Amino acid sequence: MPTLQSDTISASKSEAIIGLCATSLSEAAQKSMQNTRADGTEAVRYQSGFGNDFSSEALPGALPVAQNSPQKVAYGLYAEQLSGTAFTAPRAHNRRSWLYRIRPAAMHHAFESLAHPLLRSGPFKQVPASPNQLRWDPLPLPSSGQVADFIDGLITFAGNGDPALQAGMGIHLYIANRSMHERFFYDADGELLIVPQQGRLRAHTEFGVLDVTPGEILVIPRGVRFRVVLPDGEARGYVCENYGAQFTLPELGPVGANGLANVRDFLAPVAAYEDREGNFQLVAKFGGRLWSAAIDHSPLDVVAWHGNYTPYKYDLKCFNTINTVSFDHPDPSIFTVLTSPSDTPGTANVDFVIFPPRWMVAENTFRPPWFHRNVMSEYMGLVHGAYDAKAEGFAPGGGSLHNCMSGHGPDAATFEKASAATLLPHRIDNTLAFMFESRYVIHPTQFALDTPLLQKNYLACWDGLKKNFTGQP
Ligand SMILES: O=C(O)Cc1cc(O)ccc1O
Ligand SMILES: [Fe+2]
Repeated sequence: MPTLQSDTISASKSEAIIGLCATSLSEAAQKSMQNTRADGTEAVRYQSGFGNDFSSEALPGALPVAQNSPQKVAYGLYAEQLSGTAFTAPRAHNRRSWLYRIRPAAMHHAFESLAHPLLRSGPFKQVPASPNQLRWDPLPLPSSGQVADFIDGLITFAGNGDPALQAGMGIHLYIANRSMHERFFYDADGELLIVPQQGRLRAHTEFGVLDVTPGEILVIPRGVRFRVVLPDGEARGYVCENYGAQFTLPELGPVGANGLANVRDFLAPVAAYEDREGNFQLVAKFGGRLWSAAIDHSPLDVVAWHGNYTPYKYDLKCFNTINTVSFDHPDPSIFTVLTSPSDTPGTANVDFVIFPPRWMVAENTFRPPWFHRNVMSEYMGLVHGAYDAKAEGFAPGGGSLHNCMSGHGPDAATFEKASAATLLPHRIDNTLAFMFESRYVIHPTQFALDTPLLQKNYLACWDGLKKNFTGQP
């Protein structure tokens, strides 16, 4: 008999109160938390773990016992498998879930092409990839008069690879001011790693509901249907549309059995279904473009499910940051939260890396990120605060791109300051930057190169670096 929701926890109230990740609370503290938030709304419950074989039912007895596909499913539900990996993928990588739903996913009208000029997809051939270091100011939120939901509000800045080959990624930003009530979306081209920067998101998915706040991330697997509600009325953030292998946790090697993003801090939803009928729209991203189909019911009608292919969220405050306690600035791979591996071991299709608050204690060391060139290509974003390599110009909601082998590093002001600093233990606080780092060259889109948000003078941030060479040791 599968365990039903016995491991659910209520995770939303404590975060704000104690400034720690909610899942690090003791069991007693979790139990004492009420299920109601200050604003009176019901707190969303979750199941904890990464890639577990979860199970959940919104109605008692909806989940078949000891089999997947009984002749008749309880409550008159339909059984449907959702495969996230090939049937034959090795056990350790195999991901699939069984959904018990009011109507099968096949029930909708025919898809027709849906225009979305700013949403681009691989292969990215609009403009040549550039070796120039690029940086963008944040997208302004939609002005009054403009209305955009999470899908309308997606704007592609860059990407690589090709969804048809299941390699590479699209890098999008979103600006939205309208909740999706009658519109549903799924992405057949990739998994969506959503990094909210401003405004909360409430994702209603086939698997249940997830609330996400800036500082947390949300991952929606390829194919999972969902809609996004905006509790704050507007929202902005970043999306990595991962065309490649699903994100997984990086190996820990000599770090040991614990550390970085710990398994138990990932939260999957519990089953919650919508039994709604109306003139709705199902939008799909498939083959690099959007498609739209009329649907007369909510496709979020899954009453029970089990499996290891689920949406999840993760509070980046839970990240157990590991760094030097002696000297030198380690490679930023120590900050990898999730990795989408490619077929070459250790060489990611895309890594999701964060630069969280942390203590800096390195002795006799230039502490900020060093100057460097990298065979991997780096897109960076900033959720809040300031990034320790850039004194100015890299704003929350903005982005930067340093492509394969393009030189970059601390700006002149940062270099001067860090070279002269007294090396006392120092906490880098109130900051959260991140990087999508990929083995494939990242192509900006035409929009990204034409927008006035592109900083014309980014290169000047290194102009002030003096020639200090004296010829003397
Ligand atoms: O700012 C960057 O470019 C990202 C980065 C951070 C770091 O600590 C070391 C290397 C690196 O690429
Ligand atoms: Fe870098």
